[in-house]
Amino acid sequence: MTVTMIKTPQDAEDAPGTEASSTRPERRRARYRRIARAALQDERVRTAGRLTVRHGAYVLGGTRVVGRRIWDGRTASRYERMIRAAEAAGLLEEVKEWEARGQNYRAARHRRRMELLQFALNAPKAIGAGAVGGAGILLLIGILLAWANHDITDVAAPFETVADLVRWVSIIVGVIWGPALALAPWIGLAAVWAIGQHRHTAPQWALPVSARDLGAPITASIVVVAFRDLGISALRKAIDDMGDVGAGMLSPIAIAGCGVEVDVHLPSGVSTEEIQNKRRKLAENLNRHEHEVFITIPPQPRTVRLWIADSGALDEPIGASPLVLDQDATADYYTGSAPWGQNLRGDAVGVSVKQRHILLTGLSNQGKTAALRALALWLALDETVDFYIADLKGVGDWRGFDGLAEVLIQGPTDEHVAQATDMVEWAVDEMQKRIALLEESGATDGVTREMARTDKRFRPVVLIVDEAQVAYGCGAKSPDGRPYGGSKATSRYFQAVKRIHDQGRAVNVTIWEGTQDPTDENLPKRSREGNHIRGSLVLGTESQAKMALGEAPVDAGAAPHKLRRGLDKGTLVVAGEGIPMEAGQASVTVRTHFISGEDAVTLTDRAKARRANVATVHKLEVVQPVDHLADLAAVVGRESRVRTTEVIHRLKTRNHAVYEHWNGARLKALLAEYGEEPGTLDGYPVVKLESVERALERRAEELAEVQ
Ligand SMILES: Nc1ncnc2c1ncn2[C@@H]1O[C@H](COP(=O)(O)OP(=O)(O)OP(=O)(O)O)[C@@H](O)[C@H]1O
Repeated sequence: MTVTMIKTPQDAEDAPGTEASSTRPERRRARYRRIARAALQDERVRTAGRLTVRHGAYVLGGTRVVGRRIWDGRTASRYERMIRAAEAAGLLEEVKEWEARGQNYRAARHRRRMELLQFALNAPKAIGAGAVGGAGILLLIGILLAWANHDITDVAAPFETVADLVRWVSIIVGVIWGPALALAPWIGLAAVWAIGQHRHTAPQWALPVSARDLGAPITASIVVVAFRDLGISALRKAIDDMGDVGAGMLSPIAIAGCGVEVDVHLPSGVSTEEIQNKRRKLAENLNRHEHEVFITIPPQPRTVRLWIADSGALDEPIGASPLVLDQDATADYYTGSAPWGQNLRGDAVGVSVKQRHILLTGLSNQGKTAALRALALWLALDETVDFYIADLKGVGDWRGFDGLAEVLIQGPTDEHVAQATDMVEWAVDEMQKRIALLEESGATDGVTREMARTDKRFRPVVLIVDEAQVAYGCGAKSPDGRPYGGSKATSRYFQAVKRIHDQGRAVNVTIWEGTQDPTDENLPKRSREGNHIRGSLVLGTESQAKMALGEAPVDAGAAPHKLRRGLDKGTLVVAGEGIPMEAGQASVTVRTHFISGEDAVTLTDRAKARRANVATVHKLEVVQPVDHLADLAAVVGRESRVRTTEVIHRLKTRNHAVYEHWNGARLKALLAEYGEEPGTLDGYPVVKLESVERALERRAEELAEVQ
């Protein structure tokens, strides 16, 4: 099928302006943002930020602790909590004991409340009796004084003394009340701060290093004991039998980023798989959470490599993307690599996307679009690269590419899937043309950097389909009866992607797909495996991880299913080429820099300013599909054999625009789609009538299957 993209006048008008046309307030805002970002990279600013977070968290945490204490003191919630904990631990005796204590507490509280009620009822009488009694005593003292001093006025002396006392007390209270009232909130604040500080209620990364819970430092004996206590009897026995009590199993423990790394050579009878299956137990034996221990398989046989994070270190955010910080950042499709994030050791990770098909998967809302977009934002800085984007979610994540991408389709409907399919099929056609051109040119090293930069016909084409599961799962059919979605031989989207996977790389036509939740329906096996770089954010199960990354990396320790949903947003396990790995390493865990939507627009504006204006096409206009096979049948007619050169000549005469660049290889590729190939006659390649007839029959059968 031939698809022509027509830029409508509407599209041309829609092309957004460049940075040069942005208004003064916008430029000012952009300048402030740049200053803020630069400040964020400054260690002094970060320290100040940490201090602010730490002390704010102390106050909040302390308030929470005090509130909880008050709540616990006034309700039975403490007993309820203990009962639940004992129940969860299966300690029935303790459950009973806490129930009894709770019962006693409630009875005592009831008693106190009743007494208080009774007191309130009796209070007026008691106060009256107290006042009369007190006055009587004062009167008695006054009479005794008057009698002793023979002075009748002394009867009033005790009353005057009490009145003076009350006056003085009220004067003193009056003096200190104001300052005490002003100081009270500060004293309260200091008190809750002190409690928060004592309880270390700030996040680990904001605490002073001395107060961080780094877990016990990882020593050789801790690692050996952790392995010995894994519950693998062969391992325990082997360690017990070792003269050096297991230390010989370990490589030196090396500091690696915010953790340590150690290789453990397993004794005979213990497999690396057994250790991988016990990751949680191993982490707990090492006094870490499961997500803080990574197990990979290095090239050495029967060895596991552990990377053990400092406790809490993985929760500390990584810095902003160098792309955002460095306004002069450049990109080169051939020689550069996209600054994507950091590996677990804290080293910067760059990805070379040159002639690579990419697949990123992950559960919803975990950072898939952001990770895919981060690569495109870098590559957009190379003005020789053309983008063709279909965002099948269509909520504006790729809006910044309007005016930069040649095509930008945004939306989730069948209509959008049809458009995306047309876009990919257009790229298949473009790819075929390039293959023919390359063959004609006699090039010996494929499309070189020089050719890509100087010859427009070889500019890198990057197709991006975000939320590709929408296309694979689409049930709609195109006018010729073929489905857009699915994974059949007639499925248009799948077949087009497959052909680009097969042949696009060499002629600079690549496709990057982002999909949710890989299953066979969402992402056919053949489509998964056609990619050079496969990355996965958190996934639900190991089988999904295998679909996302392939069996081998998961068997070697890649574990996106062990990432924490919601907490490890933007963390990808990546397998394949284009990303630095040690020899034998099957995957790398990358914590990607997050580039927000707003920053993405700043970056695309920057890229647009470096390129010629592009009038992005939002809707492809499909020219009447060309049926290559029918045309072939027509030009062969009833002749049993026609020379290939003659067939091409006839095709060009029939439809010059479509067949202008066709050659023997292209004709061969058409026959191969239906399992046929050209024959030879007297040493010359020919197209046989029987081949054409068989191809027509096969296609009719396939179409009948999907009707
Ligand atoms: N590298 C990152 N670091 C921290 N947070 C991130 C990162 N990437 C994404 N997020 C957070 O995750 C949210 C979702 O990101 P994104 O839209 O890319 O997810 P998604 O997987 O494409 O979602 P969906 O599949 O539902 O479209 C972002 O709004 C952001 O808050």
